[in-house]
Amino acid sequence: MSQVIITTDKLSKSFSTGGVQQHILKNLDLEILSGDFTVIMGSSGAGKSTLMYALSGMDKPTLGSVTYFDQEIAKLSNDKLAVFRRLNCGFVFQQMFLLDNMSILDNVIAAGLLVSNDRKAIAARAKDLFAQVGLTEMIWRKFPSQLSGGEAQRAAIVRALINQPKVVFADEPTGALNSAAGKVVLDVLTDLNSKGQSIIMVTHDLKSARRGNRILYMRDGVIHGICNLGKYVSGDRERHGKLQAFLTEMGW
Ligand SMILES: Nc1ncnc2c1ncn2[C@@H]1O[C@H](COP(=O)(O)OP(=O)(O)OP(=O)(O)O)[C@@H](O)[C@H]1O
Repeated sequence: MSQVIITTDKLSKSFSTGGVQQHILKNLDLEILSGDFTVIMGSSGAGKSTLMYALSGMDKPTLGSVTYFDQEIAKLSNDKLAVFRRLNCGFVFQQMFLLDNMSILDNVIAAGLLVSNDRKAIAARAKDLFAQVGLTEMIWRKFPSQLSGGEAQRAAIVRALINQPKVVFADEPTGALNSAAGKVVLDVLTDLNSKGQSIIMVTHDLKSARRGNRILYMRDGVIHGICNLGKYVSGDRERHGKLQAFLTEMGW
């Protein structure tokens, strides 16, 4: 049995805009398991990104709770929550947020130095991770503006991994990439997951979703359905059919 990393209990999130309350997440009960590649799908506006922000402690619930092991994160002060995020969560978003005035290596080291003072060990780990995602020294010596979209996204993955997070959160990580570059990024994420890294990814893309072993479908602020696909195997047509049938049933 896999260990539960994150539990939500009646997680609710509302926003007030111009005096009007919008209830985005509604009493959502969910468990995220260690080692899973969890994919969150659903129509636009269903609350996928809002759920990711709540799960990663980037935003606090309006009601209900998000618990990592036995730590309810909304109870942490903002400073402690920031430390918690650095230690436990890695982020790979569509806009990559690499700092323009630093080399790729220095970007990753800067993220590592938020958690440890051991620059030498951080640099060694960064180089190891660059090798794992297929970025050569010629690439990691460059500045962000000198990279292709796919290279920058792989650099962002390395940065997300530098502090050995329990969970990597990816929001449409291939959304801005062409299909070849997107495939490389998905291969990297799949490979990391096969080595035990827990991943939670939001996507609208079927090819991306296929990489997950557990697909959550959101509709109108709740988990409308869950599809267990098993671990990804390339070229598995049955898996493709199963996912498509599930999404059709969900009204995707
Ligand atoms: N900070 C905010 N303030 C007000 N409303 C917000 C805020 N963040 C999100 N919303 C609203 O919450 C709803 C859900 O947004 P969310 O980004 O979670 O949807 P999504 O499922 O990720 O959509 P998409 O697939 O289009 O990215 C939207 O109606 C959005 O306008």
